[in-house]
Amino acid sequence: MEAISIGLLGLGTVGSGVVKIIENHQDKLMHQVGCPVKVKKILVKDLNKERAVKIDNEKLTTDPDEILYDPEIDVIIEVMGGMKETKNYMIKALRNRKHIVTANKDLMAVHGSELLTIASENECDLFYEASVAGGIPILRSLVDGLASDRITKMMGIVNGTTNFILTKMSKHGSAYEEVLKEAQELGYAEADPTSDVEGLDAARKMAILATLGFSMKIDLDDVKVEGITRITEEDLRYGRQLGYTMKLIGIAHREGEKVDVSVQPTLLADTHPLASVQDEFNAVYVYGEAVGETMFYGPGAGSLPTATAVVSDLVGVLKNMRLGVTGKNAVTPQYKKQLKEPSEIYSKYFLRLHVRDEVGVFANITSIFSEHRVSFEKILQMPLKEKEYAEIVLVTHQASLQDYEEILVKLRDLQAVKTIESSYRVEGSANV
Ligand SMILES: NC(=O)C1=CN([C@@H]2O[C@H](COP(=O)(O)OP(=O)(O)OC[C@H]3O[C@@H](n4cnc5c(N)ncnc54)[C@H](OP(=O)(O)O)[C@@H]3O)[C@@H](O)[C@H]2O)C=CC1
Ligand SMILES: N[C@@H](CC=O)C(=O)O
Ligand code: NA
Repeated sequence: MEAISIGLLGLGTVGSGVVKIIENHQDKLMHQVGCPVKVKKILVKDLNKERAVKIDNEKLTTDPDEILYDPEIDVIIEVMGGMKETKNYMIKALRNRKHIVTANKDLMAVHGSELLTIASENECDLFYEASVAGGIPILRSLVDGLASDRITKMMGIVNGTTNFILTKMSKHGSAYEEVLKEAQELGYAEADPTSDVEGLDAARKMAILATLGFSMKIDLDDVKVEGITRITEEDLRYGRQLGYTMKLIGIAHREGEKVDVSVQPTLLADTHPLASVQDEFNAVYVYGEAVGETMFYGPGAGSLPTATAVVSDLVGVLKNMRLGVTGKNAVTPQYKKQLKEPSEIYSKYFLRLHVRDEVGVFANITSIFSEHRVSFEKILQMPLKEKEYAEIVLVTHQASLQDYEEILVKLRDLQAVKTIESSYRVEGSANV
């Protein structure tokens, strides 16, 4: 039986995992797709670089056209990352009737619908399971496993690097810079880790999840984003003291026809199942009207876990080729996008303030919250080293984003408030 030839764009962390899985699981692939699968050519930047996998040097090239225009190559695996140049390669490949498997969330979050349209016009498959939550088959679960349900909420830890950093900082008191370096060395971080730590990588994944889960085209700009760079040791300590764990959480919520999508550092009640997701692991909670609660857990980054999702997508393409149904799988969004107003988005909040330690200040602060009908779940007041100031830490009950933002403005205007040290979303109720 003739082998299927594939081309790879990229041979870094994920690409080398893909080569290893294709080589080591050849018998499984043969069994599933009925023929051998071979990697014919691989695009790299540097031909002389040492590789994490043994590879015949003749297979490497720096000329993309050797892959994009090779008539023997049926499927291209894009694991090089990047945007503009990569998008052009993908469009060329699709127009040359080559199916694509990609791990590139940057591209899929921004240009996914355009690329999927070009793919279906050319009767090609374009699969991207590895782009969200690495090795967890979450996209397939939303599109196939939960196809009959109406999804109302998705909540998850979808960035391995930041979860790794927050775990090490919270559990071992490690320094931020040191752990970020470790995450880079382990291959979890993006080429530019700013997108991990500033929450953009997670926002891209939430845009993809929301688009598929709600069948509504959610753009990256629709996702409210905040990263982990402003989290301090004090915040982690207070969080622990109050029974919470700090996580970078993505939430996509639908109420009626309206949705909101956000990625923010969040204090999760220690009892919440997502609070125990450690290191580079990811987890996504999916709530469906009929199914109820489901949770998907697994490695969100790293070479072999991510490559597993890529090669499983490859198997999907090869099965579709055999059945002659390529390019027929993509489902276009069913609903028109409707985003919630800030007055319709509700959460609990943690707030840490430095205030003048004077009679009446506490009452002034609480009255601002009362004006907006926001009450407190917890309040602590502690003396500070500077004797004339005190630290107030509070957790509110549910408040609308609009009320909370107006409260923050009023607090900033209050003379007795020296600084708003930090403010985080809170999920769940702590037992402490
Ligand atoms: N790492 C992870 O855990 C995960 C990564 N992803 C996504 O997978 C993709 C790849 O990530 P990863 O493997 O970590 O990245 P790496 O930086 O480890 O690898 C990138 C590879 O692409 C090659 N490359 C990059 N730019 C070019 C170019 N302009 N021309 C030719 N070759 C190029 C590099 O060549 P050379 O080796 O010669 O420098 C390298 O082999 C990204 O989109 C990433 O977001 C998705 C899920 C998890
Ligand atoms: N940098 C990403 C890699 C996987 O998508 C992460 O840390 O999750
Ligand atoms: Na996945």
